[in-house]
Amino acid sequence: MLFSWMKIGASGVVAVILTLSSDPKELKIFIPANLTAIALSSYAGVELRKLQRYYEDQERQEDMLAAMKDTQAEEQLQYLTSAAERKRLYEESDKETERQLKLLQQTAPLFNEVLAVTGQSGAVNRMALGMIQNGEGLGNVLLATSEAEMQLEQAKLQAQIHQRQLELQTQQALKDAHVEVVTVATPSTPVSTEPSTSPKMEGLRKAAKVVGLETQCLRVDKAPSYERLIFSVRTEDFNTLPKFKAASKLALGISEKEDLPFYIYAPEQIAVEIPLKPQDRTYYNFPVRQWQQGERLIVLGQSLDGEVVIDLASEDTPQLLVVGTTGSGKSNFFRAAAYCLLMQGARVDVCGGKVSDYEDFADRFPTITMNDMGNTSEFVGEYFLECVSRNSMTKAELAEEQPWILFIDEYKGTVPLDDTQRKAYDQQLCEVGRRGRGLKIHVVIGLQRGAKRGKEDPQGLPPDLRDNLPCRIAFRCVDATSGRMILMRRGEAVTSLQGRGDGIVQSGLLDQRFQAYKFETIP
Ligand SMILES: Nc1ncnc2c1ncn2[C@@H]1O[C@H](COP(=O)(O)OP(=O)(O)OP(=O)(O)O)[C@@H](O)[C@H]1O
Repeated sequence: MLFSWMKIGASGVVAVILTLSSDPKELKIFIPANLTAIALSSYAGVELRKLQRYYEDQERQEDMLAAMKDTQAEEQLQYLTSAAERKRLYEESDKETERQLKLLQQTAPLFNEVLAVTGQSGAVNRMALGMIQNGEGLGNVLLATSEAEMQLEQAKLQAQIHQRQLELQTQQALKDAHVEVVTVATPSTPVSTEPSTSPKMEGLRKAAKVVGLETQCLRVDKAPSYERLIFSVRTEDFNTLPKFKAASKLALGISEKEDLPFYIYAPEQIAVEIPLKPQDRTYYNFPVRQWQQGERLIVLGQSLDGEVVIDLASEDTPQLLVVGTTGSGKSNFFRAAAYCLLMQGARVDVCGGKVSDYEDFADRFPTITMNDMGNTSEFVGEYFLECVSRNSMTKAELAEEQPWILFIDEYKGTVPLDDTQRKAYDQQLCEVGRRGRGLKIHVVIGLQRGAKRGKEDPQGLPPDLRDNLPCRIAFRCVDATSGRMILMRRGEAVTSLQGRGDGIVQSGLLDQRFQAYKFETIP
């Protein structure tokens, strides 16, 4: 390369010297010196062009080499990456195998436990084994197996019930006479028994075991419409209690729509209320009793703690809100309550509901009025004015006044649809609820279901009015929403009530499930 540059340089220099040495006065091209200079510079130019090509080739070669290097490096990198990935996957699968082995070792004894709990059901065992081998968490395995087992049990139970129903139908067909289903008993103290083994208790024990709870049934209390089972429970994880409840519902065959009341009964003790079959329930006739004039007692019925009585004169229970679907025993309660208050000398005005329900009252009690739903606003107005009037009385004057009680059954139907009338109705009724308590003026409002006042339901119950009705009674409701709206605690329990007078009363500290007295003919 150096030789080429030297050749170009020498030819160039000689060409320049020859050009400079020419005589400016005699400028002729075709003299030997000029021709030589031109030839030399042409030669230098050709050589320069060659060199340029040479360098361009060199550059191209270098670029190609660099590109080749890059490609190779990329391929190498890819190879190395995939090798590393393969290694990682192998390591992970090794770890997974190791984990599975460890899990199997750890769960083998527990799987035995699952087998012991789930019994000899091949399908359930296979499911549990499959889940354990797939690395499913033990808690999930236990829950899934328990659910599967419960479903099997439930199916068996339903088959038994079906069988029994068929037997009963056959027996019934053989009988000519109509059999009265309701058993009416005289009030008695509820029975507490030592726990014996029953299918219910067995089911609950199994449910507790499945969710990993240590329990023991301490006592069974027999209430008129349900059995209350008291369990000792030792757990530090309170999340297991809802699981225990869900598993127990499955074990007892209680549907999703119905509640199974579970609540804390004492430290480390829970109570479960299991409904009795209709034929095992106890019903009570309304008792004959001595009444004191001037008192304002409503005798409700029997509970596990004895007779339940509401005193309208008490701070906690001056105004009542009652809810219950058809057949729950709400009308029976209204009749019984009217009777109690009339026997103590009160004035009772019945609005809404079935006026014919009180036909037998008219002859016996002069202080009762039975009114069409449409007249309710007039009575509300009259009660409101009476509140205004009694408000200015002295204590001594007030003591002389007769208690007034306004019954509004089927409240929704009594609310005016016209905006102005409804406003006045709401305001006055709310005031009667609020001020009446100290003035011997009371309201008892009945609803089929708890419906909140809103744009879409202008006849629903306004919150202000509800707040002024502090004593709540719930009979059976089909949806838990009604219960939550009416009761102050455990509202969903309304779906566990069995109808025909099975109710819950709440107010202040009072919270009792009771069986209402059956009120047929006036005693
Ligand atoms: N405390 C009770 N003890 C026994 N049976 C009862 C009791 N209360 C109600 N029943 C029975 O339950 C049925 C329904 O009662 P009731 O008419 O009071 O219910 P309701 O909720 O008002 O229903 P409806 O709105 O259809 O009148 C009746 O056959 C009644 O005899």
